Amino acid sequence: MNLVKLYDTTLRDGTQAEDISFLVEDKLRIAHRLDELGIQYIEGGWPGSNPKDVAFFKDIKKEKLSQAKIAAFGSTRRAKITPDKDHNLKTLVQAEPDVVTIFGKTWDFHVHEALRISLEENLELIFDSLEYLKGRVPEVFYDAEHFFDGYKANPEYAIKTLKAAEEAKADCIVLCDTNGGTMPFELVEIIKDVRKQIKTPLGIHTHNDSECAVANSLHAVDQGIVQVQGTINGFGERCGNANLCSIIPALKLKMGLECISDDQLKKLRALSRFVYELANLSPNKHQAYVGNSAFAHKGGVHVSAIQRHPETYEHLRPELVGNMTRVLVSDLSGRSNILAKAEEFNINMDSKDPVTLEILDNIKEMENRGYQFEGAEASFELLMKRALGTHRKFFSVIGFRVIDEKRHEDQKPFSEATIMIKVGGKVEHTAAEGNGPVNALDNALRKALEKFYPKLKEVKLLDYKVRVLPAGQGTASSIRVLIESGDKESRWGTVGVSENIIDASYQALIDSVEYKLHKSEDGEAVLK
Ligand SMILES: CC(=O)SCCNC(=O)CCNC(=O)[C@H](O)C(C)(C)COP(=O)(O)OP(=O)(O)OC[C@H]1O[C@@H](n2cnc3c(N)ncnc32)[C@H](O)[C@@H]1OP(=O)(O)O
Ligand SMILES: CC(=O)C(=O)O
Repeated sequence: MNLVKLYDTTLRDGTQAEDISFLVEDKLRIAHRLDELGIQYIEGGWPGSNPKDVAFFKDIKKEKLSQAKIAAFGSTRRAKITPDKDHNLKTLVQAEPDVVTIFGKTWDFHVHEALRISLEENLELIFDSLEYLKGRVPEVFYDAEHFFDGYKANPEYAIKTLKAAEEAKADCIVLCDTNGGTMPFELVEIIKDVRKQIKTPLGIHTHNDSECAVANSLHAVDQGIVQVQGTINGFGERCGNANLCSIIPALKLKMGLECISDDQLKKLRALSRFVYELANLSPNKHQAYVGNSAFAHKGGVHVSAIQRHPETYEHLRPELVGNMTRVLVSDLSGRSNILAKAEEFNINMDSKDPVTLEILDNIKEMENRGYQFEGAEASFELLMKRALGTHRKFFSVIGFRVIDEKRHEDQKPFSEATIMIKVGGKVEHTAAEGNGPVNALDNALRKALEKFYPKLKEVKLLDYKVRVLPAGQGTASSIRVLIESGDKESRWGTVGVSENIIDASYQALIDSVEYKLHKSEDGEAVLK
C-alpha cells in the first residue's frame, strides 16, 4: 500500500480564518490530538509573525509527541538583503522545529505586483532562502504559492521557480492553489506536466474558494503527489482550506492509501468536535463523514431500507470514522422511523401494533402545528411512553404565574414566577426570581420539585431557542421553543409550541424535568 503523508496547518492557515483564534494552550492541546490521530506533520504557526507563535514553538519542545513532526512556517527572504540578515528566516531557525516550510512566489503577476522585484531576483530569493535553511533544520519544504494560477499565466516561469527550489534541495515542493479557483480537470493536466519536469517529491495545498479543495487534493494524490496539506474541519483563510476530515477517510477508505491506522481513523469525529470546541464554534452538523447529520436518516423510505441493509443509504459504515447512524423523526417519517427510534430507547414495539400508527399520526399532526422532534428527542420519547401507557406522572402543575416588571425606565426589568405543584398528596407553592421570565419559571419549577426529587439539582439548562412560526390558514402565528438540558451524563432536547412564548417554554421545561425523572434509575427511588 502506498503511503501518503498528512500535513496539518490548522494551527497556522486555520487561524487565518475569520472568527478563529487559538491560545497557545489550545494550540498545544490540538497538537497532541493531531499527533494521536497520526498526522505526520503539524504546522504550528509563523514564528516571525507574533509572540504567541514564538511561545508555541518554545512550549511544544517540552511536550512529548508520539510521532508527529512540528513545522514552522514563513516566507522567502525579503528582497535586497542576504538570508542571514533576514529576521523571518532567522526566527524560523531559532524556533528549532523539525521542519521549516517557506512560501515563495510562482506567479509572475505577484512578483511584479506584490514583491515589486524582477523575475530573476525572485528566483534568487527562492534559491538562497532554501539553501540557507538546508543544513540548519532537519527538513525544508517549499510552498509554491499561487502555483496553478502562475502556471496558467506563464508556465515556463512557474516551472523555473520550482526548479530553483529543486536546485536548493528542498525536501518537498508543495503546489499551492492559493486563491482556490482551480478546477480539478485543470489541476490534473498541470500536475502531469510538473511531474515530467520536477523529480523532488511533491505536495498539495488547496483552498476551497470554488468548493473543489478536497476534490483537488484527491486528484493530486491520484497523480502521484505524496504530501497532502489541509486543516481540521477545513478552517482557513476566506472559504477555508482543504478539509482533512474529508480527505483522510477518502484516502484510506476510497483510494486504499495508508496514511493513518484504522484505530486512529475512528478518532476523526471526536477530533473534529474537539477543534470546533476550542475554536468556540458550533460543529457543522452537515459536514461529510463527521457531522451529526452525515449518517442521519429522515425519509421513511430511507429508514426502512437502512434497517434491512445500512449500505442502501450509507456510503460507508459510520463507525469507521467514529460516527454513528441516526434515525430522525419528522413528518417525512414512516413506521420504520418510529420502530427504529423505539429500539434506540429500548422500547418494544411491533410494526403491526396500532399504537405505532397512532404515534405516527400524532407526530404528523403535531408537526403540522409547529412541533419539531429532530432536536427534541426527549419530548419524542415521552410522547411514545404516553402512547404506550408507560409514562409515569411524577407531579402535576396546579398553576403558575409569571410577572415581568420594569419599575423605572433606567432600571433592568425584574422577573418573578410563582408555581403550585402537587406531588403525591402534597401541594408545594414556591416563588423564584430569574434574569428573564422563562428563567424565573424554570427556577420556580425546579425549586418546588427539588424537595421531592433531589436529582433535579443536577439538571442545567444549556440552550434555549425560540422560533416564530408563520400563521397558517385560519390560525395565528405560533412560537416554537427548543430547550437543551443536560446533567453529568448526557444532554437532551425538548420542545413546546404555543401562541404564547411563556406557555411554549413551560411545555419544553416540563418535558425536560419529566425526562430527567424517567431516566433516573427509578422514579420512586428519586422520590424522598
Ligand atoms: C498564502 C499564505 O497564506 S501566506 C501566509 C499569510 N499569513 C500571514 O500573513 C499571517 C502572518 N503575517 C504577519 O504577521 C505579517 O504579515 C508579517 C509579520 C509576516 C509581515 O509583516 P509586515 O512586515 O508588516 O509586512 P506585510 O504584512 O505588510 O506584508 C507585505 C510584505 O511581505 C512581503 N512578502 C510577501 N510575500 C513574500 C515572500 N514570499 N517572500 C518575501 N517577502 C514577501 C512583501 O513584499 C511586503 O514587503 P514590503 O512591505 O517590504 O514591501
Ligand atoms: C502557502 C499557503 O498557505 C497558500 O499558498 O495558500
